[in-house]
Amino acid sequence: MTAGVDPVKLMKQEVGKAAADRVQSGTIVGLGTGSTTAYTIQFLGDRLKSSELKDIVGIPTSFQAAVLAKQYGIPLTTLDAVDHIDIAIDGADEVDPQKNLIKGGGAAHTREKIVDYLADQFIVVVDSSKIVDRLGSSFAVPVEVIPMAISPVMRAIEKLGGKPELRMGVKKAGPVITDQGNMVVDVRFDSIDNPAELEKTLNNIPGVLENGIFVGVTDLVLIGEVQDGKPVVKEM
Ligand SMILES: O=C[C@H](O)[C@H](O)[C@H](O)COP(=O)(O)O
Repeated sequence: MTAGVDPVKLMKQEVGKAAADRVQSGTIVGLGTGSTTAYTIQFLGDRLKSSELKDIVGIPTSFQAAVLAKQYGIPLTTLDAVDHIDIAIDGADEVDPQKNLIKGGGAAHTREKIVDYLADQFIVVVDSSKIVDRLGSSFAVPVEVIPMAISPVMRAIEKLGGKPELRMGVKKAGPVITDQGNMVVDVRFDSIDNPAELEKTLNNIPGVLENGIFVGVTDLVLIGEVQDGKPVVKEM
């Protein structure tokens, strides 16, 4: 491995590129959010620039994805203008053996869920640190909440046995505000035995817009690993 280069960065680059290489000309592509899909967007831009890839159009899952797509020359469209998405590529904060996910580390899970669920093929790109035996082992479940409902939603979550914490901004006083103008509550659970049920239960609390549990939607996970000092990509 190149001396001094962060191995996690190398894994993210490798897996981001592997996903970009799977995109075909003439397709509508869901563009995920986060540091791993940032590489996918960059490599898609490189492929367009070299004319190896033609006529793709992107649907961004966040303001960040839209900014990156513009920076790397990927034309964008909206869900009002298309009737399907061919492929979506997105990151994740945790992936379990059934390919269920926790997402929303970047507070983008609501738009991501809309786009990723609509795609004919949904590919998840992660480095190997994101693979867990059980969801919730290392990451709290992000829940997007309409601001006026923060207090009752946090009380309702406590009644479910969760430990909610309002996500605070970095380099910004006060809470994180999502692309929709809402807030995020990160919820720790001692154990998530049934992710599908928890996803529904959380979304049923009045004031909750969407939570970051994704169940039964992932087609393929590309995992970046370091082997013998070199980054490799495995499939799950
Ligand atoms: O809200 C953010 C998203 O769900 C990201 O896809 C997720 O947090 C993974 O991001 P990263 O690739 O930066 O670890």
